[in-house]
Order: sequence, then structure tokens, then C-alpha cells
Amino acid sequence: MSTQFSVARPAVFSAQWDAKAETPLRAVVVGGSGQIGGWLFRYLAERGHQAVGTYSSQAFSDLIALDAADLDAVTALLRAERPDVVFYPAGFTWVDGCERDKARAYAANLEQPLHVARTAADLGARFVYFSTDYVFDGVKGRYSEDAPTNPLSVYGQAKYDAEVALAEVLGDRLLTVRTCWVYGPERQGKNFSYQLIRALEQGKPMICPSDQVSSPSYGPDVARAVLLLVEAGASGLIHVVGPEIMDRVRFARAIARAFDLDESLITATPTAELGQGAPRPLNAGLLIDRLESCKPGLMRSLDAALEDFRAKLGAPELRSWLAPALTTRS
Ligand SMILES: NC(=O)C1=CN([C@@H]2O[C@H](COP(=O)(O)OP(=O)(O)OC[C@H]3O[C@@H](n4cnc5c(N)ncnc54)[C@H](OP(=O)(O)O)[C@@H]3O)[C@@H](O)[C@H]2O)C=CC1
Ligand SMILES: Cc1cn([C@H]2C[C@H](O)[C@@H](COP(=O)(O)OP(=O)(O)O[C@H]3O[C@@H](C)C(=O)[C@@H](O)[C@H]3O)O2)c(=O)[nH]c1=O
Repeated sequence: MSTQFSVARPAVFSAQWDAKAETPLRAVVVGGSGQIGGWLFRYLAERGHQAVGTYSSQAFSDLIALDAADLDAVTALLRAERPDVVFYPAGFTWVDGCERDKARAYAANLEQPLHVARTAADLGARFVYFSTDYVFDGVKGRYSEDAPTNPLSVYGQAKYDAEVALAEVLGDRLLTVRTCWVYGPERQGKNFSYQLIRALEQGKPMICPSDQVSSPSYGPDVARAVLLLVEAGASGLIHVVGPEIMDRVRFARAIARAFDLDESLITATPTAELGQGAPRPLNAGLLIDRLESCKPGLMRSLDAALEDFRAKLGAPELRSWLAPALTTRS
């Protein structure tokens, strides 16, 4: 698959985040109830764009219902909205679940986004797909966009097949964003950082793989970077992840410290002893030279992002928007 990348209007990158976008876009966010989609939807409004966001099973009052498997509903929504860009931070993201239910994994992560993308393309819209470090086998690690892929899991294979199929259908109307280990505030409160904080708050141990290495990525920063890329007319393949590569135990301990929780409750266990349903790439992690060359410094360090995570949990303007998912002091 081609890993080319281009930016139509690089000058836009000089725009400050707190200014409105120069050209307001009409956008649809399929998966607006998810962790990346939630921030994308919020930031689109903040930047002065006109956005519609969708949910599938977790209803939020500012979103509309859409099952991407319902082809007629997808077509009706896109025809009604006439978006300039369709973001697709959706799919079946439970990696072990994908291993058990291959048909669902391929339907949700390949076939449904492909249909939405075809409909978007017919209407002249651009499309943004979210892929993963799990397209790699985790042998060499520190992967650039050009590195050869070799997915180990059903989830990773379905995401890679989608990368290829979407590129064939959409050409330069497609932006494929690979991210990984997304954490931080989110409306459903289900990501790894919430699971960890909840366990530790209750004094329960948390078993973490000692030998899985990747790039923790702060959800709000991923969404912000992707939006700036889209505003600049970017297309092709790009990695959007946090700047540090580390193992899950170090990641978990940093979260525990940031939330004043007892890090001794975190137990390091090798993946081989965990019995996870799907194989994970062990030595993974993505390089962000491509992102840094066009927009440096967007992805905060883990410590800075965790500080922001705490601040967001305590921010009055976010309290009713974010799920009341944690009791921890913020
Ligand atoms: N989380 C991570 O660490 C990483 C994620 N990614 C990719 O990024 C994207 C976003 O991930 P993330 O934000 O974590 O995902 P989440 O699991 O938080 O959210 C998934 C979203 O997809 C929606 N969805 C699920 N099924 C359907 C359907 N049939 N029709 C329409 N919408 C549906 C969900 O709706 P609802 O919840 O309302 O049912 C939800 O809004 C995904 O494509 C994922 O593969 C890539 C790398 C890492
Ligand atoms: C999302 C989800 C996770 N889990 C479990 C799986 C896992 O053991 C644990 C932690 O989940 P994590 O998602 O952090 O772990 P994991 O599933 O390995 O994380 C991966 O997610 C996918 C989407 C990616 O693309 C990868 O980059 C990586 O972030 O929670 C569920 O039980 N249900 C769910 O809905």
C-alpha cells in the first residue's frame, strides 16, 4: 500500500488553535460517542465548523443515532448533510472480541467504513479513517509510515485491509491516521486509563503486561492534530501518537502517580501468562516524524497530558459533557 502523504495548504498550520478555522467545514463524525470521536465532535464546534456526530449504542443528546450497517440510513444522512469531510473514528475496537467474532470485526472495521467512504466519495466529501499500530507484528518496533506491515490479530488485519481498500476507493480524498493506546478523558469512561484508575481507587490490583511496548496517545491531542491536518487539506497516511514509546507498566505507573493512587497495586506480568484472546505486537510504537515535520509539538508528553487529563476532569465547562466516570480527586 502507498504511504504517500500530502498537505494542500501547509500555511494553515501556522494558525493558532484558539482562532477559528479560516474555512468552516461541514463535517459528519461517525462514532461521535467514542473517545476520539467525542473530542473530534467537540473540537469541530470549537473551531467554528458545522458538525453532526453519531452514536450507535451509547446515546448522547447532542448526537444522532446511526448504525453504519444500515446502508440506507448512512446514505440518507450523508445526502442530507452534504459534508465536506466524514470522520470515521468508529468500529469494533475490542481487540479480544474481534478475535472471537471475525465476521463482526470485518463488518465493523472494513465493510461498514468502506460503504460510508464510497457514499462520501460519491458526494464529493473527504474521508478520515483511524487505523492502529496493530497492523505491525511488534518485532522491530518504532515504526514509520513506510515500515512493512504484518498484523498478528483479526483486529489488526481488518484495519490493515481497510487501509488498503479505502485507499483504492478514495485516492487523495482519504486521510488514514494510525494511532495507538488512546487514553484520557472520554464520555464513556471505558479506556485503559479509566479501568486502571477505577481499580486502584477501589484498592484492587491491576495486572499489566510487562512486555507490550507502544506509544500512549492522549485522545484530545489526537483529535486536535487530526482536525488541524484536515483543515490543511492533508491526505495519505500519517501516524498521530504520543511522543514517547514505553511499556504498559510504565504507562500505568505514570497514570497512578498523576492521580495520587497506589502504584504498588500494579503488577507486571508477561503477555505469555495473561491469556489475552488476541495476540498483541510486543515491540511496537509509532514514529511521528511526518506529523512533526508539518506541525511540530502538537502531541504532549505523557506527564503533560496526564496533568491536562486531571484538569479536564475538574473543569466545570466539561463536567456535564464528560461522563461522571471517576470519583478521584481532580
Ligand atoms: N482506542 C485506541 O487505543 C485506538 C483506536 N483506534 C481506532 O480509532 C477509532 C476510534 O477509537 P476509539 O475512539 O477508541 O473507539 P471507541 O470504542 O471509543 O468508539 C467507537 C465508536 O464507534 C461507534 N460504533 C460502533 N459500532 C458502530 C456501528 N455499527 N455504526 C456506527 N458507529 C458504531 C461507537 O458507538 P457507540 O459507543 O455509541 O456504540 C463509538 O462511537 C477506531 O476505529 C479504532 O479502531 C486505533 C488505534 C488505537
Ligand atoms: C475497548 C474494550 C476493551 N476491553 C478490554 C481489552 C483489554 O484487555 C483491556 C484494555 O483495553 P485496551 O483497549 O486498552 O487494550 P488493547 O485492546 O490491547 O488496546 C488496543 O486497542 C486497540 C483499539 C488499538 O488499536 C491498539 O492501539 C490498542 O490501543 O480492556 C474490553 O473488555 N471491552 C472493551 O470494549
